[in-house]
Amino acid sequence: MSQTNTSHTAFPSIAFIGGGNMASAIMGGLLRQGVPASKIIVVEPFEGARQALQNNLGIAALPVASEALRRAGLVVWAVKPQSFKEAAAPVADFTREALHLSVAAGITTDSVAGWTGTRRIVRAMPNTPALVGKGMTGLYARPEVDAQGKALIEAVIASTGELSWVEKEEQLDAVTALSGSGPAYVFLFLEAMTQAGVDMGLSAEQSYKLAVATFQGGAELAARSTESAEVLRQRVTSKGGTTYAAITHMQQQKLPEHFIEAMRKAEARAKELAAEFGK
Ligand SMILES: NC(=O)C1=CN([C@@H]2O[C@H](COP(=O)(O)OP(=O)(O)OC[C@H]3O[C@@H](n4cnc5c(N)ncnc54)[C@H](O)[C@@H]3O)[C@@H](O)[C@H]2O)C=CC1
Ligand SMILES: O=C(O)[C@@H]1CCC=N1
Repeated sequence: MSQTNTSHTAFPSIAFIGGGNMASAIMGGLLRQGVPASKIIVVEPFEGARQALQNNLGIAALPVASEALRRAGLVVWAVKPQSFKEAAAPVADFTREALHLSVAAGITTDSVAGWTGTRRIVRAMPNTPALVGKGMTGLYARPEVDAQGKALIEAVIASTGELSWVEKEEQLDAVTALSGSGPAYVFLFLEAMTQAGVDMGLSAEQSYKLAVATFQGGAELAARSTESAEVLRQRVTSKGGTTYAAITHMQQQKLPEHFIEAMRKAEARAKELAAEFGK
């Protein structure tokens, strides 16, 4: 992964099309990095979302596309895959000279190129921990994006956490299934672990605290260790002990296999979204 040398003073104006969760996470990262709100333009048709942007980030969003978008050197597409084509129609004429960054799940850069009239496109798959600067974003750049363009994208995304480039665009569907949707898997496990703690006599509050700290600690240990996850797991699992009882049950129930199958469903859905909403 290359390091970026783009300081925030070198940032162009950045337009966000869609001002919901993911756009807010990226805007929050930019503001934390010292990018002035005056460099951020947002098109957001939903009044409630515009109010939230004003209240939470101090950013005044436009309800519809306007000439103001011509200022943008970078356009970030943060609308749902279902709304992308419709959102692009009124914006495209103002943004043909800009670099484009799409975070929409599934939607290919060929589709984005067709709707925006430019091929300078990077496609990204971020995740919601970006809200707290702990995001993980997979990125794919079309060949038309030069090194300077990639450095700018890295600087924007680095404000939300870590990033990793993929060589083939289709690999972003795997990134989507893994780290894009992944926080939801973590939260599902947190819910189940918390429920089990309550069933065994702990309070919901204490049980949740234990579960969250266990995820944080386990992830930090894995990140800092040179050992594989398998070895780290074996170190917790004394033969005939408590962990052994739990893990053996999970393996007998084919939990890992089911989990892998579930992630393949997410990957397949990313491809379906492209087919359904990319035309
Ligand atoms: N939430 C997540 O965990 C992740 C989401 N994504 C992708 O990010 C994109 C946005 O997702 P969220 O931020 O979660 O959704 P969201 O619903 O919070 O935000 C989308 C925003 O777009 C606005 N919008 C609708 N039509 C529009 C139009 N014609 N022009 C401009 N804005 C319009 C909506 O009012 C809404 O505020 C999606 O494509 C999703 O696939 C990617 C990675 C993770
Ligand atoms: O569920 C979704 O479609 C989006 C993409 C990854 C996370 N949320």
